[in-house]
Amino acid sequence: MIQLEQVSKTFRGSRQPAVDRITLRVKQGDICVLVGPSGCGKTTLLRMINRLVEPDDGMITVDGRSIAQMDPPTLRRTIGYVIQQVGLLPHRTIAQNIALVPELLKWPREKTARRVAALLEMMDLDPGEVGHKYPHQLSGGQAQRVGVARALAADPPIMLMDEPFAAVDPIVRVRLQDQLLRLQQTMQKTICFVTHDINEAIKLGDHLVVLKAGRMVQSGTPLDILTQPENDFVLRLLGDDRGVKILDQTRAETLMDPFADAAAQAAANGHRVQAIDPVKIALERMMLMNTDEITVCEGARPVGLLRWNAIKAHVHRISGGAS
Ligand SMILES: Nc1ncnc2c1ncn2[C@@H]1O[C@H](COP(=O)(O)OP(=O)(O)OP(=O)(O)O)[C@@H](O)[C@H]1O
Repeated sequence: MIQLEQVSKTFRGSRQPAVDRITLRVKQGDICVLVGPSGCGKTTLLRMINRLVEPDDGMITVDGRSIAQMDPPTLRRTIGYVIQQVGLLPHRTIAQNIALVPELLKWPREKTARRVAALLEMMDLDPGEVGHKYPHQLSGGQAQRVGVARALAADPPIMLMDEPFAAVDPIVRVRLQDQLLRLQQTMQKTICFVTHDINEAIKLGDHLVVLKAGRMVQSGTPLDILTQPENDFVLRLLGDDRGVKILDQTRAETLMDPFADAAAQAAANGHRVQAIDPVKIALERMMLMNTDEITVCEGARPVGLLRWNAIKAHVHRISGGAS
């Protein structure tokens, strides 16, 4: 677990703190997204966790140990770091770039080669084809994947990701986000992810931290923040389609009427969604099928009925609660 306790930083020559008394816990295996407008202190906060920036005040601990007591290069070897500019070394091949930290750790050559190949495959890149290339020979999306592979090379428990997908086009960006979520299901890294894109934050985050001018404005799950925005600033950040985003974050099972008995279950209609599907998907399917109710299933087993009226009532409740 990463813990920040009343952490502050004011850069020399600046009157305003870049980060102002932030207290924050990032649970093991969670993706915590720092989100907010340009200049709100996201990058500074992130770079304090691997000691690229030193706080003026407060304390940061990793698994209960104060990082101020750790040797920065040793600390950084346990923390993967991915940035927007990727930062691959231009005169080294992709394989050599990914092997940087294993080489520093003096891994045997065979082990490093196996790890590099496994990482490239994990990132959907062909080791035989890409490993020998140089960074300028890759597309933006491929380079970003190599950046992620390099950060994962020594299997660090923590990953810091600073706008890692901001420089690629929207289609590639969605693919990279999906890939990260897929990988995270097995990797279970503790990830701090910086973005100014609220949609990316909601999609990736188990936990969001909304920042404004160095201060934490709100923190919570995407659904907490969507349904109970703290103030107008958060409400504006969430955008006009907040209702749609809520339906995208709400599982069908949470709004369904569970089947009371086997008879009701047997009479379930043919239009189906999975219990863990977002209500937004159920709604789209209902509109497509021109029906006002849809069966909710766990695998093949029908477990309840989701009604148009229940969705409408939910949206009404939420909009009534807004600002
Ligand atoms: N090395 C530095 N020296 C002086 N001021 C700095 C330095 N780094 C950042 N700042 C200032 O600290 C504030 C926070 O910057 P930071 O880069 O953390 O914000 P950010 O939210 O990551 O912004 P962006 O989304 O534009 O990257 C800004 O006002 C910035 O100008």
